[in-house]
Amino acid sequence: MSLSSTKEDTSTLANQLEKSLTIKAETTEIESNGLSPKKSHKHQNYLIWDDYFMAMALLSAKRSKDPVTQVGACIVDKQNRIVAIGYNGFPRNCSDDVFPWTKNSEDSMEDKKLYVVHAEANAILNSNSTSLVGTCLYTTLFPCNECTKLIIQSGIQRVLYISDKYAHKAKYRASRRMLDAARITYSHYEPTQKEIVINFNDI
Ligand SMILES: O=c1ccn([C@H]2C[C@H](O)[C@@H](COP(=O)(O)O)O2)c(=O)[nH]1
Ligand SMILES: [Zn+2]
Repeated sequence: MSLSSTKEDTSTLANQLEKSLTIKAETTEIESNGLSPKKSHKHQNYLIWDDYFMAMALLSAKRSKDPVTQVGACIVDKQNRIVAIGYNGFPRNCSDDVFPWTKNSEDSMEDKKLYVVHAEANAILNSNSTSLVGTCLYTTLFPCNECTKLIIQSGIQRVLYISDKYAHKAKYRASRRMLDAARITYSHYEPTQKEIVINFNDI
């Protein structure tokens, strides 16, 4: 390089240097991961579909005001489109300040189970008449017998769940019995990562 090079020469040199650095960076990536340079540029820490949909169910559950069990459900079609989402809560216009979230109350009219709409039922109702035939349901809690009836009747084909804490109860055993008879597959979901942090400042 000559010290007396013109402005034009310098910019050409800078361009060449930049080009060679880019090539070097790409070569390093090829060597380290074996992918073609173009592919290697994608974000390495993205959510896989199943984690994404179950995370949506979990996020939806956070809307629930049930003090014992917050449940979320997310229904997804064959093209990986979310067609419905829901959580357990009271029906529209039945205020959380009026209706009880209590359980096993001495006053039988003050038990939440008389009033709460289950997450899966809410998701199915929220699907806005879209066909659910062949869809997959991601739910944070294994569905009860009443939700299972709706799942079967709406044509949902597959159920993935996280918790099965009530498996021993008759309602839930009835669910399995119906799901088996209707040949709807169900399995416990093991996420590929332990946690997903959502930071509202992360943009
Ligand atoms: O299929 C189901 C089963 C239950 N839920 C909801 C209903 C209640 O709000 C809670 C369960 O309360 P517990 O105090 O743990 O019995 O879960 C649902 O959304 N879907
Ligand atoms: Zn239910």
